[in-house]
Amino acid sequence: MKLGTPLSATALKVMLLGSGELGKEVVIALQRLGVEVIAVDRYPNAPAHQVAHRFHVIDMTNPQALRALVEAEKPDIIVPEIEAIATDMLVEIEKAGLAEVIPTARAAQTTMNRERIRDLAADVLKLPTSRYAYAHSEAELRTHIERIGFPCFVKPVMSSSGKGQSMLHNPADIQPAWEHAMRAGRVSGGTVIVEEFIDFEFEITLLTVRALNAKGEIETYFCDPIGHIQKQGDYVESWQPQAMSATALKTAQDIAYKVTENLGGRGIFGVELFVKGDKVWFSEVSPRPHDTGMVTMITQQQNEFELHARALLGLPVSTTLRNMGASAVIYGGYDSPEGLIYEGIEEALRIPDTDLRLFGKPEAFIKRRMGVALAMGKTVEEARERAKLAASKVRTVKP
Ligand SMILES: Nc1ncnc2c1ncn2[C@@H]1O[C@H](COP(=O)(O)OP(=O)(O)OP(=O)(O)O)[C@@H](O)[C@H]1O
Ligand SMILES: NCC(=O)N[C@@H]1O[C@H](COP(=O)([O-])[O-])[C@@H](O)[C@H]1O
Ligand SMILES: [Mg+2]
Repeated sequence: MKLGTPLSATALKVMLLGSGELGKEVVIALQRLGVEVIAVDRYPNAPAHQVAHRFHVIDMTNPQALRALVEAEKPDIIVPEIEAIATDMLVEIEKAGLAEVIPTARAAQTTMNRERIRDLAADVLKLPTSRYAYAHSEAELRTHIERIGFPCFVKPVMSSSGKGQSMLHNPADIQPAWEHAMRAGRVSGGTVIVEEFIDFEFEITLLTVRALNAKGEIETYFCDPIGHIQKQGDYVESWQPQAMSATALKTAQDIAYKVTENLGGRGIFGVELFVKGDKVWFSEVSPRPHDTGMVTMITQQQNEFELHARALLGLPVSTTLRNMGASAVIYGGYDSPEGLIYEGIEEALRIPDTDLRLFGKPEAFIKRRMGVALAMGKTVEEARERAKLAASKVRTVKP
């Protein structure tokens, strides 16, 4: 891939679809290599908008709006940053040769819908997963749960960051779970997945990179496993490396290899896995940087965003871990359409070997992720304590 000069006829142009905190770091990595970046989201002044060459605000789930923007901007490469995109149109765009989609349009299309990725993982690739079923009504959900049992999880087939997800303990939970899923489902559709509860010891994200090697062939590289804690389906803490048995690690890498190879293309993937002893279950995969992978901003020589940028440009990658580290999420704490003021930053950064990212989201919600604290440590435990302490020092204030 030829790199040129941004804002000139020789520019290599990348269009980011979704401009949150993850995209912001991808943009910074691409900017450093002199790539021209166009950031797109559904609202203005999104985090990645603030660091791109220019930005657009469109409804990315609207296929016509998406196509029109691609035809106007003529990017060489499209990088999906969220799931809620008109992915059928991405397939058309890729087929028409308008732009290359990272990692592939089919990967974006398959992973956007839990039904497609679960069928691929369990039925086609025969990977171990929780038992599951799809329901299109509350009555159907009830019938499936009789077989799957309690506890179980119900999730809209189109949702992320835990939105619309419930853990069910008894029959009285079914109706509220169905209603919660219907209210929060990202794109209307009315389908839920019910999953058996996996009583895992810990869960990991295995960042997996498909990038060109010295022979010009696609090779698969693995980062050290990232352990994390989720609350109500949303990540609150992550660390790297997560200790695990050699057998479990090998199984995890085999699973990640199979699913990413099937999805194809170049780029980073966040493969989510549940682990108990030597046993590993596939949960889901993001064909893009992963929120729990923000920890790599303080642990790896090349963080997950740099890895994505390099891989998509066809450049060499290294997944070397530099040191142990952890991340802890900073929530808005308030609903504030005017954004927030952040206090206590000095205190946070006085904690040894810590760093901070404030995403600059223009509007805050109580449970919106607004920043993340990062920390190194001699052990993972030390890093986790430091990251949590640093995050707790940051006080959000309504302007
Ligand atoms: N079958 C299950 N058994 C046990 N825990 C589960 C199961 N499904 C989900 N969870 C828990 O809920 C979390 C969120 O689930 P999942 O990853 O499917 O949701 P999501 O909305 O796609 O989240 P994100 O977009 O942040 O990855 C998991 O990381 C895990 O902690
Ligand atoms: N689990 C997926 C994930 O973390 N995605 C990240 O959150 C942003 C949306 O944030 P918002 O909901 O605050 O707008 C997305 O744009 C992406 O960066
Ligand atoms: Mg997940």
